[in-house]
Amino acid sequence: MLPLLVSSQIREADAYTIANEPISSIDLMERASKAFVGWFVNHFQDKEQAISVYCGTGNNGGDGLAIARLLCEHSFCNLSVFVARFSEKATANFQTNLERLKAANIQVNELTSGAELPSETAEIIIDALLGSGLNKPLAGDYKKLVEHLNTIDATKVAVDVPTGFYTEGDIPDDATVLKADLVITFQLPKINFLLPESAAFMHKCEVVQIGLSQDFLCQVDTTYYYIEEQDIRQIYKARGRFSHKGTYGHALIIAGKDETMGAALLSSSACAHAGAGLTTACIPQRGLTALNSYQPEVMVVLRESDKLPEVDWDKFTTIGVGPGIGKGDDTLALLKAISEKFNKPIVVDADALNVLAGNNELLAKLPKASVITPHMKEFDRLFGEHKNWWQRLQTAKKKAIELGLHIILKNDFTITAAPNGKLYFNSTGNPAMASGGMGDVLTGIITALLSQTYSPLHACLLGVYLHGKAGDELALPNRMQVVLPGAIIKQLPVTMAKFNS
Ligand SMILES: NC(=O)C1=CN([C@@H]2O[C@H](COP(=O)(O)OP(=O)(O)OC[C@H]3O[C@@H](n4cnc5c(N)ncnc54)[C@H](O)[C@@H]3O)[C@@H](O)[C@H]2O)[C@@H](O)CC1
Ligand SMILES: [K+]
Repeated sequence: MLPLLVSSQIREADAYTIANEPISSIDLMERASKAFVGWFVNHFQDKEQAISVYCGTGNNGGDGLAIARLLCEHSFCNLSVFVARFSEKATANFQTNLERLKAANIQVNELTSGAELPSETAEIIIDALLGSGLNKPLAGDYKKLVEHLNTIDATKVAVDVPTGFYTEGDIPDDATVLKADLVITFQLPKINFLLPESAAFMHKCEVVQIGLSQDFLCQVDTTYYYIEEQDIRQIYKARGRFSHKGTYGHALIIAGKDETMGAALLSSSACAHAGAGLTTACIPQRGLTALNSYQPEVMVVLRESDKLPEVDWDKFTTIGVGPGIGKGDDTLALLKAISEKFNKPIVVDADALNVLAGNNELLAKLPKASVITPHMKEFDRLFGEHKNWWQRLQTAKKKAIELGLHIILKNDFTITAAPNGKLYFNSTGNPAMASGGMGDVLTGIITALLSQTYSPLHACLLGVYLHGKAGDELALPNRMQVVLPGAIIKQLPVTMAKFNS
């Protein structure tokens, strides 16, 4: 899995690569710039377009100068290059690339103050002012220049990081940041790119490889990982010959009330489709006809609102509890019963989480290594208000360790916080999946995977990935704006089939 690094570790990765490949620092910059230009020329093919490249005087600026030279070599000759000379400091690689640019007869315009900014008519602006070296909010001349660029109606492409954007940590509410249409970033997505606060500053992000040392990336000590298809292939277990329904466990889904039976139908149907050997739904009597019609494969234990259902707990491999179950005392009683009588990992979602929020002591009593699947509001109800997603990540890590739970924090890049203190970002899913019932499906899938004896961590990573992947397979080829949970359920076996090879 891809480690995600904070900026100090990115600098270490650069330095390690330079020392051990070995490669000179200026050649690594040339490689990064070529990777940027390689992507750029494939996607922006009109060589007559006016392009302005804005460069700082650090290594991000050095990249910008190299990119300008390389674009000229690719016959993009309608180029203007600006250097923001707002301080005396300049890196050696910046200086070398400035000389190379001048040797190539490309004119460079120096900006010495934010008060005198060029009127800009370029169709594309390349932002190479500041990158991962940002260490304070933009102020003074830099702030003025970025504010000015933000008013210009051009396609803005940021080199590595939009100027002013913090790659990790809190982003101040009033931060001035270049609003990029596209970020072409080097080697790894930056952690804050995967959090919702980035949406205001980048429309799209592409990662290009610059050959940072794999040895370094394999051994680096990080909290953050990005899960890709190759990781899922390693986790996924194809079914063996001579296996039978008993091999894949018996899952119990406790869900639904009279008026919210849909949640029970979706979660238990998803559980059956994701491969539980047997699925039983614990539902109210009035949902029975609906369940039998919607998914006859699912068995039933009936539940009355004022007393605990008669469940033979030992019969089940795992439990998924919460979708549409209501926030009443009966849910609290059920959660207490589960924590006393069941000791294998379970999945807790939706209303059950809201009940836990009012009875925090029960969280610690859930079966060890269980999975909770809050969305942002449920997460804040459980663990307190957070002012941003970076803070939420830190709480998720702390609570996962403290409670010995897996916390799936649902989002665009859904995050699994594990009791080992690591945070895993999922890479599938799309906005067409933003609709009610989608979480119920996820609960069903993860319950099914636990039932098939995946470890809780693998059940989380695989479940979240498959859920998003099914949505991508349905929505992306057809540019669909909406994919309903029921469609995801039907797609699941198709999505899983692709991992059998
Ligand atoms: N060999 C390397 O280290 C490589 C670096 N690369 C590029 O280098 C970039 C990082 O370069 P640098 O570390 O030189 O940093 P930047 O170029 O991002 O920033 C330059 C300097 O600006 C100053 N600064 C920080 N915040 C500021 C602010 N708010 N206002 C004004 N000045 C500020 C800092 O002193 C910083 O070192 C990456 O984003 C990437 O583009 C790539 O070329 C790949 C290889
Ligand atoms: K930049």
